[in-house]
Amino acid sequence: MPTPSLLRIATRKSPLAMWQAEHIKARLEALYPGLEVELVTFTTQGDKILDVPLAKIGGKGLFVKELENAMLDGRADIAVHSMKDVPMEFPEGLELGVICDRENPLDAFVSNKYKTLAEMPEGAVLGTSSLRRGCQAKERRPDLEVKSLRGNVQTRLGKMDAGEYDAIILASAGLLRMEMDERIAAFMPAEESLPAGGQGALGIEWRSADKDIHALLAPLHHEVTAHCVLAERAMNRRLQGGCQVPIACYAIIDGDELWLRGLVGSEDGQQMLRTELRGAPEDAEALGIKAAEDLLAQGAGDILRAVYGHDVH
Ligand SMILES: NCc1[nH]cc(CCC(=O)O)c1CC(=O)O
Repeated sequence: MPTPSLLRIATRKSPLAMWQAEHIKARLEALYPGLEVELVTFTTQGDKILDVPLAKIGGKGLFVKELENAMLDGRADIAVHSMKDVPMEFPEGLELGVICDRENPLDAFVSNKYKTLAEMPEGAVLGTSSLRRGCQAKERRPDLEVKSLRGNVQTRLGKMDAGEYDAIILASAGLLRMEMDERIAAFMPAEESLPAGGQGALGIEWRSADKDIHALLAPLHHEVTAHCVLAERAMNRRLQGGCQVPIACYAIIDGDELWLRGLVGSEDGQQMLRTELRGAPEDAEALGIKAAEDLLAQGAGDILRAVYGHDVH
C-alpha cells in the first residue's frame, strides 16, 4: 500500500478531543510502523462560546468548521470527530467514510450525592444543556430544576463539584475514554435517556481526493457500528437535527436485525413522541428515514418548529 510518511490530525484542544486524536494516532502507528502521525490543534467556535446554550447559538458544526478548513487548506490531513457532533453534510472536497468501533453509547448519570435520577429529591438541580437529555429527564421528573451546563467534560464536572448542580448527565463514552469511570454513578438505560445519534462513535474525515489516506484508514472502519450510526444519522438528517435538538436515536444490532429507536420531545418533557423499528442492517439508511417519517406523522414537526423557528420540510 502506498503509505504517506507523515499524517497530520486536526483536533480541538479539549482533553476529550485530544484523547480521541491520540487514540487514532496510536492505532495508526501500531498498524504502520513507518508512519509518523502529528497532532495539529485548534480552538473552535464551540469551545469559545461557553455562556450560551448550544441550541441557541444555532450554527451547526460549531466544533468542526475550523478543522475542516485546515484540511481544505492542507494544514492537516484528517480530523477525528465524535460522530454525535458531526453535521449531516460535508463541505465539497471532504468525506467521512471511516467509523470506528463504538464505546459505550449510553448517557451517564453523574452525581456526588445520588445514584440515579429517581433518587433525586424534589426540586433538586440537574445540569445539562442538551434539550435531548433535558426533555427525557423532565418527562420522568417534572419536579426537577434542569439548569444549563456548558463547557468541556472537566469544566462540567468542576461546576457540579462546586455545588452548582446536584447531578449532571454526560456521555459515558467521554468519561470512560478519559478513565473517569468512577465518576459514573449509573449508566442510564436507553429507556430512561435515549442517546444522541452517533454518541460514543468516532469518525474520521479526510480530503476526498486522498485515496491513499482512505486506504490507510480503512482497517479502522467497523462495519456494525457504521450501520448503526448510518441509521441514526439518517433519522437525524430527515428531521434536520444535530445533537443540539430534542431528538434521540439509538440503533443496535440485535441478532441479525438492526433495532432503531427514535424520540422527539418538547423542551418541558410534556410531549414525547417515540418510534422503533427493526430491519436488515443493510437497509440502515431507509430504516432511519422511516423512523423520522413515523415521528413526523405523530406530530414531531410541531415540536421541532418551536425549536428551529422554521418548518421541517
Ligand atoms: N457534545 C459534546 C460531546 N461530544 C461527544 C461527547 C462524548 C463522547 C462521544 O459521544 O463520543 C461529548 C460530551 C458529552 O456529551 O458528555
